[in-house]
Amino acid sequence: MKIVEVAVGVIKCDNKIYISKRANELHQGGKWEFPGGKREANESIEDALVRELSEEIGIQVTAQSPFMLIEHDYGDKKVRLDVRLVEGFEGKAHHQEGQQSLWVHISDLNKFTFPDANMPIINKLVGLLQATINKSEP
Ligand SMILES: Nc1nc2c([nH]c(=O)n2[C@@H]2O[C@H](COP(=O)(O)OP(=O)(O)OP(=O)(O)O)[C@@H](O)[C@H]2O)c(=O)[nH]1
Ligand SMILES: [Mg+2]
Repeated sequence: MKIVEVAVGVIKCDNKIYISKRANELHQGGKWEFPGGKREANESIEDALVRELSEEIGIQVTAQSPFMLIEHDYGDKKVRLDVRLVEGFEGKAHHQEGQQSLWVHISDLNKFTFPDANMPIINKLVGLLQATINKSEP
């Protein structure tokens, strides 16, 4: 089975992350996701992320860095998520028509249902937040 390469953006502002709900008819529909999409031929993963976030939520990414690489087999589909941390962007993130989106504090991310492949992303974000809290405590 061909592996689908996906650019995924963890858009972070203070300790909040922007998430969107996938339309019901899509693969893994009805679950929450980090915005992003499939890399096109002849496109770098950075360019794919810039394009997807512009198309999907109307922001212009100005700062992105690698966060983690995840390979997951859903049985009906194999994906490679190239997850990138977005800490700089211009414009105001807005959802597409008919799609819900929101800024969620990292400590509340576990209240939402994400595709199975996303678990390591949530765990890493929660771990990083905990490490910052521990450092700031006397
Ligand atoms: N965008 C996104 N896709 C994810 C996440 N987690 C995850 O398993 N995926 C999977 O990655 C695959 C590609 O994502 P996508 O459907 O957003 O691709 P796309 O925007 O190019 O859409 P299209 O080609 O259907 O128009 C889907 O099979 C989806 O289930 C996530 O957090 N964000
Ligand atoms: Mg998409």
